[in-house]
Amino acid sequence: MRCKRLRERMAGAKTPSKSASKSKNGNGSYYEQILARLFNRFGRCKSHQKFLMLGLDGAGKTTLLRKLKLLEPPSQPTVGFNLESLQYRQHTLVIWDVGGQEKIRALWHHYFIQSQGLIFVLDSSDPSRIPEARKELQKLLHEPELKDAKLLVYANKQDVQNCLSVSNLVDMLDLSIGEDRQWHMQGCSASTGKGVYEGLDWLVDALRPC
Ligand SMILES: Nc1nc2c(ncn2[C@@H]2O[C@H](COP(=O)(O)OP(=O)(O)OP(=O)(O)O)[C@@H](O)[C@H]2O)c(=O)[nH]1
Ligand SMILES: [Mg+2]
Repeated sequence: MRCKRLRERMAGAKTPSKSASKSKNGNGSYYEQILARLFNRFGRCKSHQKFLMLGLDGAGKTTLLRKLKLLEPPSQPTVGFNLESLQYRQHTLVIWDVGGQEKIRALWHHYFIQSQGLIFVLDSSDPSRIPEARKELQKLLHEPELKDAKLLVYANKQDVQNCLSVSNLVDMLDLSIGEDRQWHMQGCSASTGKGVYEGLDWLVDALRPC
């Protein structure tokens, strides 16, 4: 199975070298070479659709991804990335979950290529970090490589009492991002699973038929 081969190749790429992780624009770093090879190979798999899952550290990205795969929540923050392939409504969704810690954000750009969708995860239970999340999201929306990517924002941790509502978050994020961009914000709880598939449904509906 293609994804199995992809996963086997990932094993060698999971830990970037120190020099690579410091280089924001490094040409031909070990890290970039491995990713470029994977993306090129992946690009030939027309039945697969690539989605990039980003967001601040602790937002719940990995918990959400693992929920979709019916796996236990993660035991630690992501250093590097996680890759999962998911069969959903006759689509094969390949989801890249990249760590959100500040140092790792400098590596996000390595993962932009050929992303049909950007899944941005917010922690709705922590109003103090919404301005930081908004800044990161706005930066992503100005990235040329992501200009055609559909945007799904998960307002995660809706199970937490007094969390921010979807309508509050839409206002706070100021999602005035160009009329061409298709976007949707979905309230969810990665812990309970509520809302998670509704978000995926929007994404799949927004995709061109493959
Ligand atoms: N109450 C609640 N807690 C959640 C939810 N989703 C995630 N968490 C918790 O939030 C913490 C961070 O979750 P992660 O999935 O590791 O967050 P992440 O976005 O992958 O973080 P990085 O890997 O550092 O980028 C964990 O303690 C999770 O149990 C949710 O929907 N509700
Ligand atoms: Mg994680």
